[in-house]
Amino acid sequence: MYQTTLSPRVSETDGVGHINNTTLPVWFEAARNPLFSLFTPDHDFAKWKMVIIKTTLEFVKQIYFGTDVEVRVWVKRIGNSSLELYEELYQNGEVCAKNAVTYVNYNLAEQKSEKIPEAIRAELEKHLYV
Ligand SMILES: CC(C)(COP(=O)(O)OP(=O)(O)OC[C@H]1O[C@@H](n2cnc3c(N)ncnc32)[C@H](O)[C@@H]1OP(=O)(O)O)[C@@H](O)C(=O)NCCC(=O)NCCSC(=O)c1cc(O)c2ccccc2c1O
Repeated sequence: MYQTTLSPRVSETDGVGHINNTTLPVWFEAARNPLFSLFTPDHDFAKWKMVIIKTTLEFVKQIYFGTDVEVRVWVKRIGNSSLELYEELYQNGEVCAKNAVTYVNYNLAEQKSEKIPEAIRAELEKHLYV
């Protein structure tokens, strides 16, 4: 499991007093930085590999400014070129959001999906959801 702690910003709070729904995809993406580094270690966008293809976000409880949140990311399934992640966001020890997301290992220069390399696959297997 990959784990990231984030501090909600005042500007992420909406007129109703809770963290706005549009913020959550950004927080979940931030928690995927170790995975982006795995696929593109030098962060060169010309060689970027991870392209998002599908996401399903569940809002379980409201989230508020003033208390850090923790995002946990597991690898749910490693396909040929695709990768499914399962993610949970916690505040005060309670799960507030769940997200499932699929990425494709995509060669943007050649515009084609590519098999996930064995070395990356081995690293991903250490973070499988059980
Ligand atoms: C990504 C696509 C090109 C895939 O097209 P296609 O389906 O034709 O490809 P394949 O047949 O080869 O399938 C590959 C792989 O994907 C699985 N798959 C296909 N469809 C789905 C689906 N609906 N749900 C789940 N999985 C699916 C399929 O089974 C194959 O899996 P295997 O494991 O069996 O190989 C095409 O779909 C496409 O172009 N989609 C649009 C993608 C897009 O525009 N995404 C949003 C923009 S990208 C983005 O937001 C982004 C994020 C970043 O973090 C960036 C960081 C840095 C730079 C850029 C970034 C960026 O642009």
